[in-house]
Amino acid sequence: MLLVDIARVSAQVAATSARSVKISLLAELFRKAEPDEAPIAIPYLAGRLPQRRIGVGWSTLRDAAAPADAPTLTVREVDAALTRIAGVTGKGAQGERKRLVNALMGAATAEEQRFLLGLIGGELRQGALDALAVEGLAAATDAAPADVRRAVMLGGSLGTVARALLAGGPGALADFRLEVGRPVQPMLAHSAKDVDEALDRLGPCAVEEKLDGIRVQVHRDGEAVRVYTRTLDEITERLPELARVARELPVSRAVLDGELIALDATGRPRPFQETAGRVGSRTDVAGAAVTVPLSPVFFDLLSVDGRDLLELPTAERHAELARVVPEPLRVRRLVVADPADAGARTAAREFAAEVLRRGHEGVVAKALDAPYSAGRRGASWLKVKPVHTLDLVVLAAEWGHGRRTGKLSNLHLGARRADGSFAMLGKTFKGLTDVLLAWQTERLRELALSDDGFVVTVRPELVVEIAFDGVQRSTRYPEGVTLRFARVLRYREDKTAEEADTVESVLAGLIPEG
Ligand SMILES: Nc1ncnc2c1ncn2[C@@H]1O[C@H](COP(=O)(O)OP(=O)(O)OP(=O)(O)O)[C@@H](O)[C@H]1O
Repeated sequence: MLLVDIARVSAQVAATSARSVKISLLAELFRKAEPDEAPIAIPYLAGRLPQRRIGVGWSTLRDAAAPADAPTLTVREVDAALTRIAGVTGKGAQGERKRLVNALMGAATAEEQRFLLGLIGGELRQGALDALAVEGLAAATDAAPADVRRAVMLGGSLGTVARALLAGGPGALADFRLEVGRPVQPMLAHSAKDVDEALDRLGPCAVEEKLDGIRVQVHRDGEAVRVYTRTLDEITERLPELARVARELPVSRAVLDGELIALDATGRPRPFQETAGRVGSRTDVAGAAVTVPLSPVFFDLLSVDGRDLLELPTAERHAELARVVPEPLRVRRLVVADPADAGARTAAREFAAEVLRRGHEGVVAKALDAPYSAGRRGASWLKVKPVHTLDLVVLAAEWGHGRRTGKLSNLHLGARRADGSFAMLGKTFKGLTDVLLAWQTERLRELALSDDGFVVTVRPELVVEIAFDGVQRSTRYPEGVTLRFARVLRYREDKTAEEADTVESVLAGLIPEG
C-alpha cells in the first residue's frame, strides 16, 4: 500500500462528518491492505506515530527537500524510515536525523510531504479514529464489530487484532482470549462528585480506598511472573519484590489487577514521585528496592487457575480475590449492600473520610453486579476525589525569566475536543519544582514545532495533571472558560494525548454565575 492511499483517505475521513461515510472509506482501505500494513495504517490515520517519539523537531522539518513528482513511497518504507530516525543516537545524531528526514521527504510528493508534516507535527490527530477503524475493519472482513472490540480489549492492541483479522478472517478473533502472560487493557473509572452521588448512581456497591500509586497487572504462570503497566508495558525486571509476592500466592496461574505504592513505616503514602521513580528506573533495581520498597495492593482478580473471571459480577470476583490474596495485600473496602439504608450511607461517608485521613487520594465505588469491562471507562466504577484534577495536554511553553531563564516554564494547557484537536484553557507555572522544570525543558524541546523567542509551540503529546480550584468564564480562551488557580501536580507519562480530559468534562465543572 502506498502512503498516498492513506494520506487521501485520511483527508476524506476528516472532510466528512457522516460516521457511516467515514466507516466505508476506512473499510475500502482495509480491503486493499496487507495484514502487516494495518498496524501502521491505523495509527497514521489517527495521526499517531507508532514509534511514539522520533526526536525530530521543527528545525529539522522546516526546510524539507523538494518534493518528488510521483507517489512511490510505501507505508512499510515510511515506517522503516521513521524507525531508523527514532533509533539515531550519540554524537552527530542531529545531523544524521536531518539527513534521514531529508531522504524521506525527498521521496515524497507535495501531497505526501504535507501528510508527513501533519503526522510528525501532531496536527492530524483524529480523536475517534480507533473506534471508527474497528467498525471499518468489521465491515471489510464481515466480522461483528462487538467481536472486534472484545478482541482488542483482550489482545491489548488494535494493530495486532487488525493484522490477525485481515490475515485469518473473523474466525481469527476467537484466538483473543484472556491468557496468562498477555496483558489486557485495564478497566477505568468515571468520576462522581461525592460518595452520595456514587451510591445513587451505582446501587449496591463496594467502596474502596483509591491509592495514588501505579496501576499494575500481574500475570503468574507457575514460577513465571510478569508485571505490566496501565499502558501494557512490561516492567517485571524493575520490581523484584512484586514477583516474589506473586509467587507466594496459593495458586498456580492468576491474573491480578492492583496498585503499587510506596508507603512509609506508619502505612501512609510516600510522595508519588518516589513510586514513579522506582517504576521508571532500570538502574540499581536491588538498591532501589531497599530504599523505596513498593507495596502491592490488589483490588481485582481477572483469571485464576485457568478460569476466566471477566464476566463474573464484581462481588464474585472479589470473593475469589479474597480466597487467593491474603488481607494485607488487598485493598480496603466497605460493601454497601443497600444504598437506601441511612446507616450504610453514613458508614460509606465515614469510610471515605478515614481513607483521606490516612493520606490517600479518595475512593473508588464499584457496582457489585458489574463484569470487568477491560479497556473501558465504564459507568460501573466511579472515583471520588476531593481535589479537582484534570489531565491536560501541553500545547506550548514560555521561556522563563529570572531564576528560570533558559528553562521552559509557563505551560499552555489544552483539553481535548471531540474532533481530536485541543482547546487552550489557560497557563500555569505554579507547582513546578526545579527537577520538573529541567525535565520538561528537555522533553518540550524535543517536541518543539516552532519557537518565536517567547513561546515554544510543541507537538501536543505530553499529558500533565493539573490541580485547580474551579472552572470560570473567560473571554480570553477559545471555549470561553479557564481554570482558577491551576497548578502542576505531575506529568502523566502513562497517558497519551487521546486520554486527556475533554472540553466537555471541563465545562461540566463550570461554576454557576452569580
Ligand atoms: N481501589 C482502586 N480501584 C481501581 N483503581 C484504583 C484503585 N486505587 C487506585 N486506583 C487507580 O486509579 C485509577 C483509576 O482512575 P481512572 O480510571 O480515572 O484513571 P486515571 O485517569 O489514571 O486516574 P487518576 O487520574 O484519577 O489517577 C486506576 O488506573 C488505578 O491506577
